[in-house]
Amino acid sequence: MPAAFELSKVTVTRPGKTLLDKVSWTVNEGERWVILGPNGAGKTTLMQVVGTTLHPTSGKVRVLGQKLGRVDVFELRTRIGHTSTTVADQIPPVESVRNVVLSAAHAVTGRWNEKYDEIDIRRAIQIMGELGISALATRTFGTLSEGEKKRVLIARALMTDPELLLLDEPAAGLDLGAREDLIASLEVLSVAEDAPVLVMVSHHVEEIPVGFTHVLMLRDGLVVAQGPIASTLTAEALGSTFGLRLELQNDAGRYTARRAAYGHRADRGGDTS
Ligand SMILES: Nc1ncnc2c1ncn2[C@@H]1O[C@H](COP(=O)(O)OP(=O)(O)OP(=O)(O)O)[C@@H](O)[C@H]1O
Repeated sequence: MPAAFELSKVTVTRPGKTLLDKVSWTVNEGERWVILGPNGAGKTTLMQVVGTTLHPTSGKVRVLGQKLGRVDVFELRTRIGHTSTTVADQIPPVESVRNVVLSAAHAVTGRWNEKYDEIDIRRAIQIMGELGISALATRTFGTLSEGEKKRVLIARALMTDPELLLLDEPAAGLDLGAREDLIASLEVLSVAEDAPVLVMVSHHVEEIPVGFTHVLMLRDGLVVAQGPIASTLTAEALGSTFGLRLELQNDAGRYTARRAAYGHRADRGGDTS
């Protein structure tokens, strides 16, 4: 089975700062990854490299079988769904939800004079139904709550039936109910027969949907640990990533973490009891 994407010693530098430091990472078909790390760790930068919107300073990148630097990235990007605050900021607030979703078919953020086929319109209606946002179709994007916006962005990212779906902090700013609804949607999506390869960025282990298979932990542009979630997501690795001693619990696939009590050993990661 070919890799969905492969990064080899990817480094991204800016004047006076290394954003990513020799990151090597392979994601295969059928995998669902969560990227964990503190503020400024380089998570969004990593998503931009995989999403082909940022070219690394050095290293090799191959996405969906195409080598970056030798391929028309605009065509490649139509095979990748990417949600982030940057994408949200590009959407005109006066655009209707229906058009925000539909316009992904032309890789534009607002509807202008593009012509849409019946199949595109049907697909937009179907995706809005799956994400539970059909009732919002005629509302303007700028009037939506944060939770509603996140769902619209995911619907938009799914519009082109991507092979790879990158979700950069999809649960940020959501209340408990909206977060749980979003996690439930991701759990359903992740087990669908034609599910794309999923990569989700988060600050919180509580946001990891059940069924996610792998984790990559990042700190200061360096990979702290990566691999299958059951063996890699330990209190020790998470503590090293966030710079504090942690206790980690796993209850039927949902994780919780908190600072370790004084004198408590922070070694209960992967505990499924
Ligand atoms: N053009 C730039 N020049 C200098 N530093 C930059 C530039 N772009 C990003 N950075 C820095 O690179 C680091 C990594 O940024 P990035 O947005 O990838 O982190 P992140 O892990 O997504 O953070 P957060 O969780 O806060 O969103 C941050 O310290 C950021 O300030």
